[in-house]
Amino acid sequence: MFIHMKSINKVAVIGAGVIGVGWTTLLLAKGYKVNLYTEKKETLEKALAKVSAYLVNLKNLGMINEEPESYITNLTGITKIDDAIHNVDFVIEAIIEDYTAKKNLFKLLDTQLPQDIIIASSTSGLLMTEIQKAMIRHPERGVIAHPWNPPHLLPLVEIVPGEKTSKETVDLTREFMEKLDRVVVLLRKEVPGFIGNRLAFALFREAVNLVDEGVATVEDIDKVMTAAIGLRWAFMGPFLTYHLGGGEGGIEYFFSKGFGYGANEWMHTLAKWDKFPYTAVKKVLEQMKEYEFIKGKSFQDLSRWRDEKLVTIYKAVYKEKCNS
Ligand SMILES: NC(=O)C1=CN([C@@H]2O[C@H](COP(=O)(O)OP(=O)(O)OC[C@H]3O[C@@H](n4cnc5c(N)ncnc54)[C@H](O)[C@@H]3O)[C@@H](O)[C@H]2O)C=CC1
Ligand SMILES: O=C(O)[C@@H](O)C(=O)[C@H](O)[C@@H](O)CO
Repeated sequence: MFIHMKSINKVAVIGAGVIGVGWTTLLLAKGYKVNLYTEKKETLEKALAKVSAYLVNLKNLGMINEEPESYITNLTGITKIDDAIHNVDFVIEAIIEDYTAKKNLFKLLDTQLPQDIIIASSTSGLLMTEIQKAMIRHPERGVIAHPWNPPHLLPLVEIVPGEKTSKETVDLTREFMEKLDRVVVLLRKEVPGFIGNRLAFALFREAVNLVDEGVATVEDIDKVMTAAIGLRWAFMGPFLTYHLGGGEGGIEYFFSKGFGYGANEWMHTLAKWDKFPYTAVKKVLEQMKEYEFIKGKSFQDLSRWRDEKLVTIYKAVYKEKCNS
């Protein structure tokens, strides 16, 4: 039998990059013990410092009640993977987006871990069915729990089972993610890129195309997103947005006579690339150097600015989940 929700209190996070640090911060903030693993000591030290900084930020933003130090006592940084996964109740993988690396890791974890320990991948779009091919003993415990960056602030987690993932694994992973106050979407069908990234990249492909076509600069395209589309999408998805866009006639009018009907005149002009053309990417990279807002700001400055904005929006949209 698998481990039951009530007994999950220590989690191993494998990978100490952007997402491993975000998962670790979230888990600590929700009262869990965390073993954070990465092989290199210097990478680990940088990651531990980032987790501390993120917890200070969460405290300043009123997202946690206790002093950051009280959460940090539940964190252990480890550079030996056998030690990191010893006596844990759940494992989150957050290593590089590469099938070979993930399959090697899942193979190792599957041979080392007791059969009742779920292994959840953070992958942005790879398929668990493919990763499970490397799991000899218990592939049924492999699942995808795809977070959104930064995981300690954006609530969505997309759960994607592979062909061999058991219903129990899905149910327990969903329960755990809901205990972490995540907004969980369970995909009914395995598809690369899942839902969020497919939507995000369909839009991003057209954004790059508009730069390539010379229609607008990267900064102006971002303004279109933040001054209109993105504002609405913070609390309404595309279907509700266009249902309202259809006026009293709703989504039916939208498609039959409204904007959705009119768009049939020009949808064929959208980019149809299946890879980003190098010439287009080159233009984007050049224009990013001229992006006024980011000039003179470090990654830390921008991350802090992003997190403050995210918390403000989160508190407005998810008021019921916030204690301040
Ligand atoms: N960065 C993002 O916005 C998001 C990323 N993800 C996914 O999360 C996973 C991690 O992404 P990031 O944290 O951005 O990557 P990252 O490159 O920032 O961190 C990767 C971590 O894995 C470690 N690592 C690299 N190769 C390894 C190997 N062969 N074995 C074990 N550890 C290894 C690195 O030391 C580092 O700690 C990826 O699958 C990514 O697609 C998911 C959501 C958002
Ligand atoms: O956008 C996010 O936060 C995530 O959904 C991602 O997966 C990352 O954007 C990136 O890894 C997309 O490939």
